[in-house]
Amino acid sequence: MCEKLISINKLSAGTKNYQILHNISFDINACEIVCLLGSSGSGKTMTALSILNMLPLNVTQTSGSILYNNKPFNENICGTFISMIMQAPASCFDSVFTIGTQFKDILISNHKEYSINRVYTMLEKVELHNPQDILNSYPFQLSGGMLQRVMIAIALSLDSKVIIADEPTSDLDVAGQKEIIDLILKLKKENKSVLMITHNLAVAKSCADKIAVMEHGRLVDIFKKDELLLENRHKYTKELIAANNWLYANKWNIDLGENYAEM
Ligand SMILES: Nc1ncnc2c1ncn2[C@@H]1O[C@H](COP(=O)(O)OP(=O)(O)OP(=O)(O)O)[C@@H](O)[C@H]1O
Repeated sequence: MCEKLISINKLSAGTKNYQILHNISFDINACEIVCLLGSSGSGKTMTALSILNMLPLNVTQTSGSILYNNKPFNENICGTFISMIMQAPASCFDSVFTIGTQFKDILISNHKEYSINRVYTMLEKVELHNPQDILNSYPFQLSGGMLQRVMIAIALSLDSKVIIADEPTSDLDVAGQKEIIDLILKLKKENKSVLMITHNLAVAKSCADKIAVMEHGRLVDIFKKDELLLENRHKYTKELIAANNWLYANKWNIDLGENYAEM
């Protein structure tokens, strides 16, 4: 039986006026890549922010629980147990400090050992083979893909067990997407678990062990990757599959609309 690192149980959250998340339950096990898949606004980021205990001020958890190694949240969870790779890494770095300064500050503020050799090793692990130049650069001097890799190197240096990656491929071209997917797979080999948020079924298919599908704030389907094409998939999952492969639109009788039919 796999070790449960994070267990989300009947989580609901919302503002004073409306509910955003409804009764979400799923687990993240050791050395597992879970992809949270769904369209824009379906609640993927809110789920991740709930796990990080970082919901916006106007949003609160209204019911349910989240356990980390069977324990409730405490102040040491973020950084040491979980770290996050953001969708737009440029906005996470301060443009007036070098990458090296910020890398060091993050390690020290999370009470992690800092040594330049270890930082070099982590940068090498994410295929940044000129670590000295990277550390001397300012964020605006690096591409989006390079900044994503620096964030992954920071997450590795923090030695967190779980890494949450919020759409890490969405701002990248196809080659950049593949590089980040390869790195996510490498994280699993380093005994990390990953919660990867994406709206891209192909990305989920290429790296997930388990896919959880969200629609309108609800988790409507959850399954192992090799169960993707089973007949008992939820209607919304089938629509996502059909939109990627019209053969399944025919098989499941899903109307993809006039524009798609013309292709
Ligand atoms: N600060 C906020 N206050 C109130 N509602 C919010 C807030 N932030 C997001 N929402 C709403 O919560 C819902 C879920 O948003 P969320 O960002 O989790 O979606 P998502 O699936 O991550 O979308 P995307 O793929 O576009 O990032 C949306 O309807 C959104 O409008």
